[in-house]
Amino acid sequence: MSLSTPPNGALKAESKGLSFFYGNVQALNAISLGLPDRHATALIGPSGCGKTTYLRCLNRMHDLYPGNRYEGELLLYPDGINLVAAEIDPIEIRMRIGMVFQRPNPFPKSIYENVAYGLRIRGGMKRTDLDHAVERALRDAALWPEVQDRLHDQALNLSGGQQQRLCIARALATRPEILLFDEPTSALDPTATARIEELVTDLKQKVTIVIVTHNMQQAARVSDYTAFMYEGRLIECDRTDRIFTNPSNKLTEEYVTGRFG
Ligand SMILES: Nc1ncnc2c1ncn2[C@@H]1O[C@H](COP(=O)(O)OP(=O)(O)OP(=O)(O)O)[C@@H](O)[C@H]1O
Repeated sequence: MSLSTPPNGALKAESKGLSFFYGNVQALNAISLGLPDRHATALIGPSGCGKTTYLRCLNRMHDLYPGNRYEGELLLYPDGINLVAAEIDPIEIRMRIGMVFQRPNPFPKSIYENVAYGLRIRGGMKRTDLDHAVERALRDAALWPEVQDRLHDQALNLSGGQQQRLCIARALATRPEILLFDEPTSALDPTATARIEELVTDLKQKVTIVIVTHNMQQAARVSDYTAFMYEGRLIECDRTDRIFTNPSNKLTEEYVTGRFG
């Protein structure tokens, strides 16, 4: 059986017939997919199949460019709001749904100011509360012990792996409900990669995770569910162990066994 919604408890978000267009180019075709609450879902598939496009729908990153268009629904639970509805404020959504990119991209500011950034935009926090929130986010991102004595140093002086954990802390500071990772380790060495994978595994106790990866082993290590996409469509989504050992669809099997892509 091919599943678009994994057979378990609560969903944190769910797309229903979600399509996406870059101007005249249709990149997603009627994707219906459930994202289980406080679990990690990996998006896999060959280059150009729409993984990043799907991820970016979730925090309305596409709104930054003119001519882009959504169709269908992308519901956030428990409220049930449609994230891609025109009346939804993308800035507020990006506080609730954080994103970590392929390359670490700290702002050219201090470590402290990077983490405090979203909280300052949101406003209304006393300095001591801000300090606590920054510390909490850095602890959650497993970076605190390395930076606690140099919070006001330039973030760009950190190593690549530390910068990526700082970006995770920046995303965590606003206490998001979902954290999106777009190939978060592709620019990192194996040691830094292992630390990020450990972190993702820890974080999913608290926050729903969606991760795009080209690395099958990584998907198998960190995710509970895996969705296989092909040419803008969802082919199947199931428990990660099933996708890698006994997928329902022939195309999925060919992809995970390395026969194409
Ligand atoms: N800004 C854009 N304008 C027009 N078409 C785009 C744009 N960005 C992506 N596309 C197209 O949309 C489709 C999906 O691209 P997307 O980047 O989501 O795929 P992907 O699965 O993430 O690929 P990769 O694994 O290479 O990152 C591709 O055909 C791509 O060429």
